[in-house]
Amino acid sequence: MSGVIVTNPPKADAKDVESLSGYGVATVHEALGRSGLLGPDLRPIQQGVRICGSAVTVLSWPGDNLMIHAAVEQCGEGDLLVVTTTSPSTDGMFGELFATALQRRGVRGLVTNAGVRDTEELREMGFPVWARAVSSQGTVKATGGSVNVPVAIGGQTVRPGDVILADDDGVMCVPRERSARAVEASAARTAKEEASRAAFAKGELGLDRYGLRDTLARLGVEYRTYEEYAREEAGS
Ligand SMILES: O=C([O-])CC(=O)C(=O)O
Ligand SMILES: [Mg+2]
Repeated sequence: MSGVIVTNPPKADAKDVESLSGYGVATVHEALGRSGLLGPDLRPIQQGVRICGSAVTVLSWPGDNLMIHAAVEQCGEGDLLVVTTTSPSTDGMFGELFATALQRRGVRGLVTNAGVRDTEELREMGFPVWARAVSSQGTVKATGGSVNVPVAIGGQTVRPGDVILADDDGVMCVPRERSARAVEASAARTAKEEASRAAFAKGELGLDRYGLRDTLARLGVEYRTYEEYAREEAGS
């Protein structure tokens, strides 16, 4: 397989990336009309870590990490490596040695639909990883591929320079030209959720707050309110 390595692709505004790091994946995903999620299969190897960065993408041959070595050179401060393979593979193509080299360059983490290994060391060194598999299976460095081309991963297209946000709930991609919109919409959603949280803490029900009694009636769902039930029980 031949390939191409693209140097210094366009990126999202760095201020937007910093702002987005203040929001969770669920919030930004909802704020962008429930888009951008890389699905439930990419799991964090750690807990309680949220990262946000600019995608450097890698398209590798399965069982071959040559192009990850090539990608390290293209990575810099604030980047986040996104690795996929040309056909499905769970081989452990990434571990603590790659993480050491990437951490030295200011890279914030790795997202891959292939496999990783050395997970204890990765957690210890604080290099965050989201992967489809954990596997000790070793790989070779023998086949060409591409760096910084659009890749398909987790049902999404990720282009170099797009914003990747990852936390305990998963991974999402914000297209680089939508980063400002994502910040604005996430702030609005957070304010809305703060108001709902305060109302729920005081006992208001979602059924009333969101006007869902009308929805239940429209759907023909028969029910009694809790007050009706309590009155009937008291009367019986
Ligand atoms: O070297 C490899 O093939 C992957 C690995 O275990 C590491 O990066 O530490
Ligand atoms: Mg290793």
